[in-house]
Amino acid sequence: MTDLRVGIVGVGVMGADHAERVVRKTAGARLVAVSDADAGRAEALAGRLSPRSAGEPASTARHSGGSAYAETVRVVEDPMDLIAADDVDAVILASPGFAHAEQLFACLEHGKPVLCEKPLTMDAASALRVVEAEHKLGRQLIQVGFMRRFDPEYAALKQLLDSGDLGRTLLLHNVHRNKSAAPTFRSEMIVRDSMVHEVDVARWLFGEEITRITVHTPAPTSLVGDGVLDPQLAVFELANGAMADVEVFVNFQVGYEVRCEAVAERGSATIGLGSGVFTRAGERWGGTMPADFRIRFEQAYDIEVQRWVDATVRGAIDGPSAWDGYAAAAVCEAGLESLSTGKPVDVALADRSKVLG
Ligand SMILES: NC(=O)c1ccc[n+]([C@@H]2O[C@H](COP(=O)([O-])OP(=O)(O)OC[C@H]3O[C@@H](n4cnc5c(N)ncnc54)[C@H](O)[C@@H]3O)[C@@H](O)[C@H]2O)c1
Ligand SMILES: O[C@H]1[C@H](O)[C@@H](O)[C@H](O)[C@@H](O)[C@H]1O
Repeated sequence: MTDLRVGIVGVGVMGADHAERVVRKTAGARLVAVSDADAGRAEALAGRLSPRSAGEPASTARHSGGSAYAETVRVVEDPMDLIAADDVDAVILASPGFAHAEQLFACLEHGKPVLCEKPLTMDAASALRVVEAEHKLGRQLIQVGFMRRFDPEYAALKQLLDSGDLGRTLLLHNVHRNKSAAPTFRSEMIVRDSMVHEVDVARWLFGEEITRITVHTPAPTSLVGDGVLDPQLAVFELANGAMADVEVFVNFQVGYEVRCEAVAERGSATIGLGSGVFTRAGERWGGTMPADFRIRFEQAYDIEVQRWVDATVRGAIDGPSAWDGYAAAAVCEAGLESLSTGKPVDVALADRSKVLG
């Protein structure tokens, strides 16, 4: 069978990471093209991933996935041309969130399956338009990059909760800390770009929609300044009466830390307690912390992309759908209102059965 020919739009931190993944680790896929608003960045990555320009024989395979090492990776100046290109079967969108809507509509127009990094779009209205446009096509082309669903620890937690062994799940306590964020990462982005992961996790683990969100803003860290409200503490209320809380702190200074504790009727389960070897020595105990999401969630991204490739070849998706992206956008939109008022805000979600028939 021929490899799925993948093009990537946006090759900053996440796009470059996905590019390496497709080239080195993903079976049945080949990276054929990249595009970025910064053409130099795209050129540099394409050069690095095209073995001949790196002085390697084309036959050299350093990946564990199985497909051939990329022959050459083409740089396409305009992302719209990459999406339309005949030699691109499927697209990974890793451009910033503000660029997603236009690029998603182009993918739908050209019938291209797309793995779109979160957030789906910047607001609920545009996200709903994406869901409706995809629905009109009659097939699911969009998968959203909520990669935690593919993380083995989260997957094991989901399986445990679904088994019913602990009884009904009542509460989720989440912690989401980044070592640091750019000064341009404003308070709104903490909701839309970071908290959106817990929004998806809560919807997924409970299998219920979030109906109300309250975002509290404790006295901010003095290490950011300039009015950025970091950390934030949010409470989600779900349709079945369950609740989830999350602390999001994107300038934690220490390292990357993501934890989730589920409290059920007959027990609780926690994931994300430690990574690496836990040592006890010299009156100290502890382990290491990953510096960022690429390390903590490497396996999740690998599984996500491999399953997306396999499903795309079958003409399907295998993960969070456009609806999931829309539902998360609707919660974040209510979260942004709560961020500015400090009050609980009801989530305005379209009726799924009316939208999707
Ligand atoms: N799932 C995850 O854990 C995860 C982690 C990091 C980032 N992300 C998501 O990935 C996306 C990219 O984030 P990042 O951290 O890599 O950002 P980044 O700033 O490092 O990279 C974005 C890249 O897109 C380019 N770009 C800007 N506008 C563009 C446009 N209109 N078309 C094409 N390229 C454009 C920029 O030049 C840059 O190279 C965001 O949606 C972000 O939320 C997801
Ligand atoms: O875009 C990133 C990414 O989604 C990470 O997984 C999250 O931890 C960060 O807070 C966010 O900025």
